[in-house]
Amino acid sequence: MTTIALHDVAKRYGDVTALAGIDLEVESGEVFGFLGPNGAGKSTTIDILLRYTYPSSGRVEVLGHDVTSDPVAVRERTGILPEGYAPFETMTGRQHLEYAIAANDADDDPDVLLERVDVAHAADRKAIGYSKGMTQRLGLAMALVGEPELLILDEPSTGLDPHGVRLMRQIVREERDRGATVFFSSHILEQVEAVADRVGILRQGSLIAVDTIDGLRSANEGDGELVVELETADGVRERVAGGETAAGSNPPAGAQVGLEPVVAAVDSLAGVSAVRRDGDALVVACATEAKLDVLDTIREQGATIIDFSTAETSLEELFVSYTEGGR
Ligand SMILES: Nc1ncnc2c1ncn2[C@@H]1O[C@H](COP(=O)(O)OP(=O)(O)OP(=O)(O)O)[C@@H](O)[C@H]1O
Repeated sequence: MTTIALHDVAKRYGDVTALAGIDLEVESGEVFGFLGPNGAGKSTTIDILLRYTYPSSGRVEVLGHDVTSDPVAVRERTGILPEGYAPFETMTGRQHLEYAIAANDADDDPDVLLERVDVAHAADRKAIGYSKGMTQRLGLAMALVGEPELLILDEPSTGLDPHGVRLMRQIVREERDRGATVFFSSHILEQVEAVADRVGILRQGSLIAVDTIDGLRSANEGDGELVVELETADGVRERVAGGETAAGSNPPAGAQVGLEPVVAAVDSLAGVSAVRRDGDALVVACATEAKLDVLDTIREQGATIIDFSTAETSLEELFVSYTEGGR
């Protein structure tokens, strides 16, 4: 059964296209990680799923309801941890849960929920005085009230310490095990990998990949990381300015050429998906068969290679390779 279905959903704010028309289906009982860099459109999508905002075009169904015409039916069955959850000024942690339990007509025990997110020790304190991580835990407890069929968590790990991050993951798994669907956004692939059955990667308002993490990795198969340590950029500049470049182009003496031409030349090679500078090293994401070409090109550009090493694509690199060059 499908819990979330987006059909060609677009959202524009004036000149800004926050979502460019996305299609997505999330199945019941799935943990779905929604990934993307800052400004990619994650919160906008979540706001549309809950009809906090209208899509400019497209159709959105959640738990079998058309969100535009029937938002209340969706919200009643959905636990929500909004981005930047903020508690009420006057209420204690326990009172927040009592309020949410009454509003949802649920029969949860507030103390059990506070215990579950490890904030029971502060149950009688005003929640406005909670730390960032405690507030986030309280927000999660509020989302869990009434055993919702769907949990929508916007950047749930924000402000959490490593124990909190682990607890969040554990709770997501427990919720999935009792049959809930979990849809959560993040820009940290490592956090998503540990719990998500599938991930969707959003970039500049477009969904550019939907797959398991293993699937994403094999789609990038062959792409590893080549780290090439070079003599300093100044060293390159001096040699190139002195006409020692082996590239055949003879820049005039005194030309200010740094590593940029080297980066550009490597970036234009077949099999290279990304190049970035890390101090005086170039970090090149490329297919195995392109590695020799990369080293040759760097030399041809007049740079001196001090050392190089290769590594498998890290999760961070995987994320960057999907999302580089834009929001
Ligand atoms: N109310 C608004 N008015 C104008 N532009 C908006 C509004 N809300 C979002 N946007 C724009 O839409 C784009 C997507 O924003 P959104 O908040 O959905 O990104 P995000 O992926 O959640 O980012 P982050 O990881 O930083 O939270 C951005 O360019 C943002 O500036």
